[in-house]
Amino acid sequence: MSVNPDIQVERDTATFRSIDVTHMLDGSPEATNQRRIRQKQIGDDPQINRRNIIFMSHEERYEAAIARGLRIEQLKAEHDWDIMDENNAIMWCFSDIAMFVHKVMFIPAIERLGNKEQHDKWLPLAIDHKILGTYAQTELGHGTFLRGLEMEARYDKSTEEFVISTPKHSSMKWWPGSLGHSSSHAVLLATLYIDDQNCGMQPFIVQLRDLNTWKPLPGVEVGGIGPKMALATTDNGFLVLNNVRIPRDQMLMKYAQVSKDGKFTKSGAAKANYSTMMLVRVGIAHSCYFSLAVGATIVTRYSAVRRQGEIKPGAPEVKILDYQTQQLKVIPSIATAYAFHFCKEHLKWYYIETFQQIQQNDFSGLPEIHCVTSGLKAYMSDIATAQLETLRRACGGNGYLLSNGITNTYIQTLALPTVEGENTVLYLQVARYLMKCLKVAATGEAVKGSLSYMNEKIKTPYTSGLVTREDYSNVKKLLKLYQNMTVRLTQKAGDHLNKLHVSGQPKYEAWNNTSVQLVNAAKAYCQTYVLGMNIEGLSTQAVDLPGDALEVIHQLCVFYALHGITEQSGNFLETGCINITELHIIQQEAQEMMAKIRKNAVALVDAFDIPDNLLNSTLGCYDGNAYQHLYDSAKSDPMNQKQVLPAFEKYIKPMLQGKHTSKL
Ligand SMILES: CCCCCCCC/C=C\CCCCCCCCCCCCC/C=C/C(=O)SCCNC(=O)CCNC(=O)[C@H](O)C(C)(C)COP(=O)(O)OP(=O)(O)OC[C@H]1O[C@@H](n2cnc3c(N)ncnc32)[C@H](O)[C@@H]1OP(=O)(O)O
Ligand SMILES: Cc1cc2nc3c(=O)[nH]c(=O)nc-3n(C[C@H](O)[C@H](O)[C@H](O)COP(=O)(O)OP(=O)(O)OC[C@H]3O[C@@H](n4cnc5c(N)ncnc54)[C@H](O)[C@@H]3O)c2cc1C
Repeated sequence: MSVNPDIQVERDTATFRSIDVTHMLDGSPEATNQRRIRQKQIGDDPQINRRNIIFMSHEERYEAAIARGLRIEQLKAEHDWDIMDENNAIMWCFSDIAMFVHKVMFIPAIERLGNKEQHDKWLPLAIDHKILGTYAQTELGHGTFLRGLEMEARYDKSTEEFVISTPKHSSMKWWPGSLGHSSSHAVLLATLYIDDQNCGMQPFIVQLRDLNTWKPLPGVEVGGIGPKMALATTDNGFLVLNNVRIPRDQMLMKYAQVSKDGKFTKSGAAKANYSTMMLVRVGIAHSCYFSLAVGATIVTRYSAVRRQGEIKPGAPEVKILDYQTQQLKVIPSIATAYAFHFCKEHLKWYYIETFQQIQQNDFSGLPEIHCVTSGLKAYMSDIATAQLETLRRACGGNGYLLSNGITNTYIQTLALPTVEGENTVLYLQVARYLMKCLKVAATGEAVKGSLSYMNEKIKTPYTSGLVTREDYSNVKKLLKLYQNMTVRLTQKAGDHLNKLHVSGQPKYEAWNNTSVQLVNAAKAYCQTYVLGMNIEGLSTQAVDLPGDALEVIHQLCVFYALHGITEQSGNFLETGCINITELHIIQQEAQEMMAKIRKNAVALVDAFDIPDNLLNSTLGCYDGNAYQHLYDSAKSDPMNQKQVLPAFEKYIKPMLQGKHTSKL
């Protein structure tokens, strides 16, 4: 099929070469080649390809997802994939892989929480798929408040075993992925009791099913929790354990130990047992980038080939991308996807570095990385889901079809603000850290790390620094506005907290009564962080780009900063970081920048280089022939394979013959 001329002209008139930017996103031309090879291995594979997924039943999808997981294992072995190849494969399949919790949580939990002997015993079994596991933490009664977990593991000194039980309905496990039907084992988080003394939440390896018959073991009641909005193939489950006994060495003992005679000891940081969640929060940041890049690609291409209505009366119908209001739906998502790219790359290396320190028992970096990973998981998933919904609606009626590729992406991404810590709860973790740093800065000590800008900003009076028109496209000056705003919102929240406390409210009550301001400050911190990483990316990852490409990536960053101010203008004005005149100029500048970026919109999404067989979209194919693909997809619907459906004889015909009032 030839390329739609409407999309071709976009490519021909772009001011830079997409491939240069693709190389930047991948890290190098060699990395682009390598990724393309991997994506081809996945996309061309009939067992992995998700082409017909929208026409499958729940059970068919589940089975296909198991087969997909298995096939990925074979490809990994055949082509010698490393851990990032495997992670990426999971991401490119939109987690439509049953057993992905085995990879992204069960194995990492054993790695992080087990000691050497436990690694030697369990990891080979898990890695070779001799056992399949889940991460069972959340209960019906508690998901957020982990100190409230009710499933009990009581140590029995006489047999050197833990006895695990579910005292009431609220203490059953509820939600763990792959628990329903696909796990033989669980890393199960339960509250440990030794002689009735509560020793806190600890991880245990518990076998749930017989490996030959797959039937639940005695004392184990397990099943699925029912259909969900999406992620149909991740069979989330419930679990009730009735006095199930496991040997003492099945408590994962890296950070806490129980001796044979029931002595409890702890090592490492207080919240070390929470470390698996941190890794997945980093994975979620990656996933947010990818989902947004997919959404932006589909909707930008569709907007460049769909013509409807006129701008100039009587002139030919225009591409919908030429409407300024459509640009406002599309261009921010392109700019955000690029900002998220820089941010997730930074986060990956930051995590790897800090994780190495933690492995050497240096926990000094833990508070900051907990703040950053919690905050970015929350912020990036909030923004990704909001923008995906805007993008979906920007496709008009066809935005409601499953074949468009964006609807599925959107509803799968909708899980991310909830999983691995509900977003509000995570913002409040960030706020705890902000308050601590504020205290440090107030005493005159230097705040280190991502909030070091607090040192300067807390002392100096606020001026926007926007004097000339050029200042409005100076990303460093714009970043300073964000930093000012963050510090001011943090101070305001801190002042409110103190005021309530001084007026007699206990600290915990004052905290709850300030939590709206605290969350607002936390979001500002996250937004500032993302912008900071985008700017850093310009001078590191983007620095080798040819001039024309660098200019466009720079424009995107300026637009991202300006648009963010227009979206959050209340915060910037309220804190006095800009005045109303400056806001008007910022709005104007943002619109002008948006118009410039529009010219390169298609080339910018082409640079994401997402192949059609992973994009899986009728609207967003590279060739721009959206109408043909929509028609082909409709025709392939199994319901369209028969001209008359059985429902006609059964119900419609009797109704037409006036027989519908008697029994059908
Ligand atoms: C080599 C590898 C390279 C890796 C690179 C990675 C790159 C990845 C690349 C690609 C990846 C693609 C892969 C695909 C990814 C696909 C993503 C899709 C994911 C879908 C996943 C679905 C599966 C979902 C699973 C789950 O949801 S599991 C359950 C998750 N549950 C939660 O998150 C619970 C949330 N609750 C909490 O975390 C806590 O309860 C709390 C809210 C933090 C409060 O805890 P509590 O004990 O009550 O705390 P307090 O006593 O109040 O103390 C707070 C105190 O503790 C500190 N703290 C808290 N947490 C941590 C932590 N994690 N680490 C360190 N410190 C922590 C906190 O700072 C406080 O400190 P202070 O007292 O000093 O203030
Ligand atoms: C698709 C999916 C997959 C999942 N997979 C797994 C898995 O593999 N393993 C697993 O263990 N779990 C899993 N979960 C569970 C998930 O981790 C929890 O649902 C999540 O952590 C939120 O906890 P919750 O359900 O208790 O929400 P709640 O805490 O009940 O949240 C409800 C509301 O209460 C508010 N709230 C709660 N506490 C506070 C507070 N302290 N301050 C202010 N507001 C608060 C929240 O902001 C929210 O608005 C999964 C969930 C989903 C949806």
